Amino acid sequence: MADKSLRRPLMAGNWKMNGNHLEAIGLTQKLAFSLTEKQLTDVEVVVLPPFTAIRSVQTLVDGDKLLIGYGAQDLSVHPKGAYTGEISGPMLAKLGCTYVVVGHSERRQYHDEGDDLVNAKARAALANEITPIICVGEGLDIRESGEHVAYTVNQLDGALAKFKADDVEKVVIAYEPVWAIGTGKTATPEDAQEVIGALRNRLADKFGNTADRVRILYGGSVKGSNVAAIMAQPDIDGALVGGASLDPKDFTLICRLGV
Ligand SMILES: O=C(CO)COP(=O)(O)O
Repeated sequence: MADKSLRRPLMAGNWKMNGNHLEAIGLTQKLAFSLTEKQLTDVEVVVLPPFTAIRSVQTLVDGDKLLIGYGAQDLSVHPKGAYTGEISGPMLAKLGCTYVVVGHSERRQYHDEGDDLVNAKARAALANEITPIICVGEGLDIRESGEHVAYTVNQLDGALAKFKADDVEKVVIAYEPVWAIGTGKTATPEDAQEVIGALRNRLADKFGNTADRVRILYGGSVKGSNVAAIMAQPDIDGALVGGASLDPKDFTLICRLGV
């Protein structure tokens, strides 16, 4: 098994559709000022506000030289043009975004996004030097059928179709079992490790040693009270945090314990 120290832990707060731009400033400030420089060096901390708050977060982070990264929750596959309501990779890059979530289960579920589109979005992110956080994860029916490992590995294959090792090195994967999102039901650390270990093995089969450098996060009801046990697993490199990332106290704790 590869040395986990090859991978810097990443704690990413997916705010989903919460917070206006003023609230976003308050939340980012509280987070940044509750963590020491060392903590923010040991663990990479990233916030993912709604599109409407990114400019405000950028101004704050740049102005105060905060050691916090930020990004978006989705992007268009197109760089520009007549796509009403869409936001492009170049627009996000211009705002200094370094991360973008693609293939979140809420987009798969409510916007019918499939693996091909997720693949195209991940490519669009990379084309703009933005790191895609590619989400995979099974629903409850698949978990109960016992097919969860095969299902998520298949989603990973779809999301990374035609990728070369050079590109894979630049992505982050997030395993988020749908049944654990916003439900308070966390996968046990062993459940999360089972799938994340299988995802890393799949990366190793396809891309060799690159798999040792790809960060794979867990997401689904992560809190300050359960993050340490999750991070103790050999293949889990961080968390994609929803609800708890809106609580600066709890998210600070998550980031502190995220080593
Ligand atoms: O979907 C998630 C992060 O992307 C997880 O959400 P919760 O942490 O609220 O379960």
